[in-house]
Amino acid sequence: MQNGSIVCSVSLEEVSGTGSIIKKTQHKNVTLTLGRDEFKELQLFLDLPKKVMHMCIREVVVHKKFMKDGKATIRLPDQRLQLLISNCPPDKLAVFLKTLQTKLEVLREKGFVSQRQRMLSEEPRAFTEISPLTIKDLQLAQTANRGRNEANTLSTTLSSGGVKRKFVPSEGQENLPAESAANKTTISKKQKVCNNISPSKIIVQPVKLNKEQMSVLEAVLRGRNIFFTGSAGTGKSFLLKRIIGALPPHHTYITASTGVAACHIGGTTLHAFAGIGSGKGDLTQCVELASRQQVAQHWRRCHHLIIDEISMVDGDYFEKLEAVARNVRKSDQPFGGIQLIVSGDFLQLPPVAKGSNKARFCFQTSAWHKCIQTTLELKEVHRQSDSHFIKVLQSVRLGLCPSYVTETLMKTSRNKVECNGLLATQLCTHKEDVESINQHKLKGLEGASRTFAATDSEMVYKQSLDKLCPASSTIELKCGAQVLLCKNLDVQRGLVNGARGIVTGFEPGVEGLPIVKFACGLHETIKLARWTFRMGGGLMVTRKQIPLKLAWAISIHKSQGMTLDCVEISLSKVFECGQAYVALSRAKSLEGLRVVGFTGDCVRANTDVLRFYTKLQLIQNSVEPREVKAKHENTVKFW
Ligand SMILES: Nc1ncnc2c1ncn2[C@@H]1O[C@H](COP(=O)(O)OP(=O)(O)OP(=O)(O)O)[C@@H](O)[C@H]1O
Ligand SMILES: [Mg+2]
Repeated sequence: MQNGSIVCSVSLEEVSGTGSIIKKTQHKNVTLTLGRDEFKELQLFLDLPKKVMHMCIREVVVHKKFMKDGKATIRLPDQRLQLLISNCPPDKLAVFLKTLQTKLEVLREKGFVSQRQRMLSEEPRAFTEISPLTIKDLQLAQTANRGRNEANTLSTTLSSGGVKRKFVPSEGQENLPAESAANKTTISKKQKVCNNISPSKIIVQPVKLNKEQMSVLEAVLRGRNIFFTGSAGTGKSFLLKRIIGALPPHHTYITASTGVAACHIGGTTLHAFAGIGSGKGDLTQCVELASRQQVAQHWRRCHHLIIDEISMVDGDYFEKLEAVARNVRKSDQPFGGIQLIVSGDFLQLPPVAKGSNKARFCFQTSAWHKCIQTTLELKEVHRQSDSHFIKVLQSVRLGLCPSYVTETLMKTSRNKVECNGLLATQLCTHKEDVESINQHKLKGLEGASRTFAATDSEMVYKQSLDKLCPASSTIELKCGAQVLLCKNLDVQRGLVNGARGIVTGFEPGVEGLPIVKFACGLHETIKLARWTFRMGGGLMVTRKQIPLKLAWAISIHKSQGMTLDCVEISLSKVFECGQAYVALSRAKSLEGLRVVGFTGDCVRANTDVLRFYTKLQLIQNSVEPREVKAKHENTVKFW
């Protein structure tokens, strides 16, 4: 499938001159192709079961507010048609629409063939799929647009009929790969109408998957049930976001073991998706719960299930889910035929223990070995760039504490970690410590406080929202409070999830929104943000709240998955394998890290996990070429 084609659902609407809908037909799983006719003009080709439609494109209005959800509308006013696209992989949709808009802009600049020329032509009808978008196309569209703005200015003063511009193409014609067009370019929200496209506003972001990550993406697109692992900061969650963009939204469910981790990838918890409560009931009870109409509907619709931070998923629960999936979907295939895309690092935090019993890891279940066909490992660390620090972290991950690890980490206790006047975030092993540090620091500040209460769309889901949503139901703030942004507000400007700042004041008026000075230098009024979650029954539930959290301290469990600029860690009360590693690996650099209470005892790795990972390593060492069939027909691949 090229950049000029998408597979999606289309609702085709014929509209009257006044805009009302005359006829509407729905088509699932159809191919929409962008191409050129015999005159090199743009055509949309819709391959329907009973007929094929060719739509000439000269005028187009594109609505892409919900592109992230795989939805967009293409209006063809001159043909009184509109196509409501849904269930399209968001990245593919982005490339498709961008190609359409840019190619049309270029064509408009060259000029269309007249109706007379068309009628007199003896060319046979033709349709060829559009060539990929090139840098040259983007430049042409940019120049055309700039020229049009100039022409508009001229025509108002000189009343000239039209101004023809010359374009001098740059050297070479570089193809933009699908991936880059989809993910490297973002277009200003206001660019909805093709006529108004302004490529000068296109921001090129250098976010490219590396070779390891590409291999994972390819395996996913080949339909493999995959587990990909790798140490902290190797870009597992980053890659998941790209995988999500490449899969059809209707059939893809995004989950993680915890609410915070789920929020990083725009999903929900695995528990909320599964709808079987804690999963402690017997199989019959769990199947009954999952067979409730709305829950079962999701189980049946799910073709691809994404699970991040798998290390914290209880093995018994995973095994139960596998059986439930087969039952509800009435399929004997592993996990009822759902493609599993599982990510995480078992050397980070384990599942929460049940009383005195240690919980099993997922890989210790038969369901795991039945389902997972491919295991891949990401090795390149992106979060840290200092090779010595990376080496220290790798040792801690494996539960090793040679003298250079102790020396390096002990030395950080002398660091005065502060960024732009902000104190370091304190990572604590225990929730109670977090709460008491934050409240103590807040009380210590002078001046009146303001409390912001969340508005939940369904009050009965308050408890679930408290677990899922990074913003709490109430937050008390004061001038001088140290806070952390818990939502991406403007990635380009650095207002990202995890960005830290200090409250410097409140807007006047009833709402009294907080004003925050961020470590990156920005000074912003923080408006209410909205989070929407899909509950087990399929109900969409929303919380509106100020996207801030007190950030003098956070728990290590909540920090799993985060990247932090400056962090202070107290390791004297470590109680879990992987806990010290999770905490330490949040830091981007040794300079931004201060460790107190460090002893060799803090460094602990689970022996079962080590054995599991060692088995994979042994395979790596003994096998050439680098892909092998392992036990249970699983493919294990290393780089
Ligand atoms: N290919 C890449 N190029 C550049 N930066 C990348 C790439 N992949 C990931 N990153 C960056 O590396 C950082 C860590 O990525 P991410 O949080 O996805 O790691 P992770 O493996 O999920 O870590 P953890 O195990 O702690 O959850 C992020 O800032 C991310 O943007
Ligand atoms: Mg992650």
